[in-house]
Amino acid sequence: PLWSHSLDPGPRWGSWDKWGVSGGGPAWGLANQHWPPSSQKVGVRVSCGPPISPPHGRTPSERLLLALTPQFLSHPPPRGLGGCSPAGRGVGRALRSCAPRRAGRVSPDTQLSAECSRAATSRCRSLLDSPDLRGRERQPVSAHPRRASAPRPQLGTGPGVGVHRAGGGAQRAQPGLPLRIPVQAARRGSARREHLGVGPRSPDPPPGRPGSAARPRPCAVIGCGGGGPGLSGCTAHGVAEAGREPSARDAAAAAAAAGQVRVLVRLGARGVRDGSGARRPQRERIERLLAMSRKKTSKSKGASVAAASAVPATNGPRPARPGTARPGPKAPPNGPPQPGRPSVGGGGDFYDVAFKVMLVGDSGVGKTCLLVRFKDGAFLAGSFISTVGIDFRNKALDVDGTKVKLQIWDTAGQERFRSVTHAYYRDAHALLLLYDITNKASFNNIQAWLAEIREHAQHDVVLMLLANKVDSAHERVVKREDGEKLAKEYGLPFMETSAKTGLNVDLAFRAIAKELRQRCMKMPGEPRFRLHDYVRREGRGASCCRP
Ligand SMILES: Nc1nc2c(ncn2[C@@H]2O[C@H](COP(=O)(O)OP(=O)(O)OP(=O)(O)O)[C@@H](O)[C@H]2O)c(=O)[nH]1
Repeated sequence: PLWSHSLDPGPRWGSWDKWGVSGGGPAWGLANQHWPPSSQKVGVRVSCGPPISPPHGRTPSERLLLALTPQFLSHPPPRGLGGCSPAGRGVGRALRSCAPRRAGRVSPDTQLSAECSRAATSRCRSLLDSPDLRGRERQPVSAHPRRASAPRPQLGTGPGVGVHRAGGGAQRAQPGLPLRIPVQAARRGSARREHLGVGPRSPDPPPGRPGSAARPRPCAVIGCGGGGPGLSGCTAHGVAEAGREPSARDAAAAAAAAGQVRVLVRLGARGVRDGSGARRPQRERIERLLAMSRKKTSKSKGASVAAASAVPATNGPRPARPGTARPGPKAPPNGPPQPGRPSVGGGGDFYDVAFKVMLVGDSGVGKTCLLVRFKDGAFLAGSFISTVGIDFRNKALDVDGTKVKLQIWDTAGQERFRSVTHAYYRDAHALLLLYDITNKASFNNIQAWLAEIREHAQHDVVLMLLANKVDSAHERVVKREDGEKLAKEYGLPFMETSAKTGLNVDLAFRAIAKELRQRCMKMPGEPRFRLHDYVRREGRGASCCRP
C-alpha cells in the first residue's frame, strides 16, 4: 500500500512540489537529476512524522547509502518528469515506470518506478493515453488492484509507518516525532549503528507550530532508508520554519543551515548511465558524491571530521583537482605526482606528493578506529558503528623533508559492500590489512583478503599486515607469533597495533608514507628505505602501552 500511496498522495498528504517530493506527508520521490552526476538516482523522502520504511527491499548495492550534501536540494530542480527517473527518457521509460501499476506487481527491477512522483504518474497517464500507445494492452491507473483496494495509510499506523525496525526488533515511534535511532543492525548480539560519517546527529526538533497538535510537526526527514534489514529508516531530521507548512526545499534548507541534515543517496545497483546512455563506473560515481558531500558539508557545517579533511587551503594554490569527482590529487596508479613541482593544497594542507592508502579487513577489526586515531588522535569508544560503503580522510605527513599527503580510504568490512570496495583497490598505492587479535575469524580470513588483494590491487602495491586491538590482552585469541608467521609466509611487514592506545598507529602510516615517498622521489645518494626493517626496528610491543 505504501507505494501506491506514494504514487498519489492526495490532498491530505500535502502537495507535491516540482521535485517530486511531498512537503506535507510521508512520501517517496525519485529524482533523476542532472546533478550530482547525470542520471544519478537520488531517493529523497520528506516527511512530517516518524520515518517510514520504503515500500520494498533493496539489493545490497541498491542499499548502498552514501553521505551527501543537501546541495542537490538547492540545485535547480531536475528536468524531466517531476524527477521520476524511469519516466524521464521518453515513452519507453515512462511505460516502464507505469509497468508496476499496470501489471499489478512490483518487481525489483521496477520498484523504483513505484516510487515515482505524481508528476510522473500524470505523465504516465498522458503517455498511456497518447495516440501512439492507444490500443496497447494496459490497465488504467485507477483500476490497479492495489490502488483500488489498499486503504490509504494513516500516519503512525499501518505497515511500516511509525515502526522503525532495527536489528531485528521493532520500535514504536512517538507520534509526530522522528525516531532518534538512525539505522540499527544486529551484529554479534549488540546493536550497531550504520554510519555515514557526515557530522553530528540532529537534536530533537523544536515543537510544532501552534494548533498543530492533530498534525505532524512541521519537520522534514530527509534521507533514504534502505528498507532491508539494518538499513531502514531515515537518519536526518531537518526542522523547517515554524508557523507554516514547510516545503521540502524549505525544510532541507533550514535543516542544512542548522547543520542537521544528513542526506543519503541511494545508488542504483547497476551503475548509472550518463547522458549518452553509456555506463559509468560505479566508483567514479561514488567518489563524485563523496567529494561533493565533503565540499558542501564543510561549507555548511564545518564540524564534520570527514569534511574537515577535504577543505581546500584558502590562501594557497588550488587543490589538486577542485570540484572533480575524485577527491584529492589525481595520481596515476602507483605513479604519484612528479617530484619537484610546487606543493599543492588539498585537505587543508600543502603537499608534495599524495598517495592513496586503503584500510581493509573484516568488519569490526578496527579500521575506522585506526584511521580516526591516526587522523585525530582520538579513539572511537562505545557502540560499534559499522562503515557503510567507503569513506576517506586526508592527512599530510612530513616525511624526510617532503610533505606527503595520505588519502586514506576506510572500507566497509562487511561482505555486502565488497563489490563496492573492490573498485577502489586498483588505484591504491598501499593497503593496510587488519585483523583483530580478539577475533580468530578475522585472522583466518586474512588469506582470503590477500587473495582478493592479489586479484584487484596493483601488483606492486605496498602491503602491511596489522594485528589490531592488542590492548585487549585478556581477550587475545591470536598469538603474536601466529601473525608473524603468516606475515612471513606472505612476505609482509607486520605490526601489532591498538587504535585504543595508539600503539604503532602513527608508525604504520609513517612507514607506508616513507616507502611510497622513496618509491617516487628517491634522492641521489639516499639510502634505500627498507620497510620490513623499519617496522621491525621501530615497532613497539603491546606490553609497553597498556591502557
Ligand atoms: N579494545 C579495542 N577496541 C577497538 C580497537 N579498535 C577498534 N575497537 C573497537 O572495535 C569496534 C569496531 O571498530 P571499527 O573501527 O568500527 O571497525 P571497522 O573495522 O571499521 O568495522 P567496519 O566499519 O564494519 O568494517 C568498535 O567498537 C571499536 O571501539 C582497539 O584497538 N582496541
